[in-house]
Amino acid sequence: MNRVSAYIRQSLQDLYPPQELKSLVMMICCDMLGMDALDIYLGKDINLSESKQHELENILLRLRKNEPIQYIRGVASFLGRPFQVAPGVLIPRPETAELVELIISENKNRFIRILDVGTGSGCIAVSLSLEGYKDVVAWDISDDALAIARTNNEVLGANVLFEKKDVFADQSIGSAKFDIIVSNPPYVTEAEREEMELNVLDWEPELALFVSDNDPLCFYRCIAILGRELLTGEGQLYFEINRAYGVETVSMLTDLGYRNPRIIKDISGNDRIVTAYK
Ligand SMILES: C[S@@+](CC[C@H](N)C(=O)[O-])C[C@H]1O[C@@H](n2cnc3c(N)ncnc32)[C@H](O)[C@@H]1O
Repeated sequence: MNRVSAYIRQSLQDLYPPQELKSLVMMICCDMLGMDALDIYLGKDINLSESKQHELENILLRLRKNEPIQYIRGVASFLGRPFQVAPGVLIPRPETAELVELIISENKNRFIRILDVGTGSGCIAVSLSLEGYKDVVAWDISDDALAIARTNNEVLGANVLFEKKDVFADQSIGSAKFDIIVSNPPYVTEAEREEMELNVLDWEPELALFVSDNDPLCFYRCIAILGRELLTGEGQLYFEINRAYGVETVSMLTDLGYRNPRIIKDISGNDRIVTAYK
């Protein structure tokens, strides 16, 4: 076995399960230290320069403090594209990629207007813009998130208009109409806090994650009420949801007058997306 990869394994094996450890080793060696994947598979021995050794020690130290590898690298892959991330912005998740893929598969007309509420890194809005949707607007309350989303927009060559808005407070919503409103809002209840992994809890922004136990649907209800004003006649909502609240979300949308609500499961079989027509 290659000495560097063996050293990484040994340093982290008490903290990470074997499969995750395997991908961490490859990511650190190849993407971060610039080693050749084939050399590692072949067990070829490689001596790291002093500066690379220093870099490796720093990476291992941060991983041992549960910092997500995406923050250490500064990059997370989303639908095959590298999105910049940093503490202050949620790391895009595979479930959210499923939401974007659903929107693309169901909406062939690229001239529709789309609003992304709670854009975070911009992963949803930027991906849709890069898929050819001409008119994409994205809101977030967080300056940190908006700064990163704007950088991703520029670096990846997308064309999203970002606006700082608090979805609950901002009355200057304007008269713009949208054919789709998409949102992956905060949806983890305080009661679920205890079940969360430390690398999420200690590092990812609370503002992006949590919602009160008393009203776990507050973001969805607020966006759906706004949608009555902002959506065009046949406009559609696309929500990523907490898997525990599919039925409640559908019932709330029905009460607000939305038509044909659907719950769509994610790749793990959990209720994950709700969509409905105005
Ligand atoms: C779960 S994260 C989703 C980020 C990104 N869309 C994604 O899917 O990775 C929720 C986002 O909503 C934003 N947010 C929280 N409260 C908000 C509010 N009142 N108004 C607007 N955005 C808000 C957070 O800053 C965060 O970026």
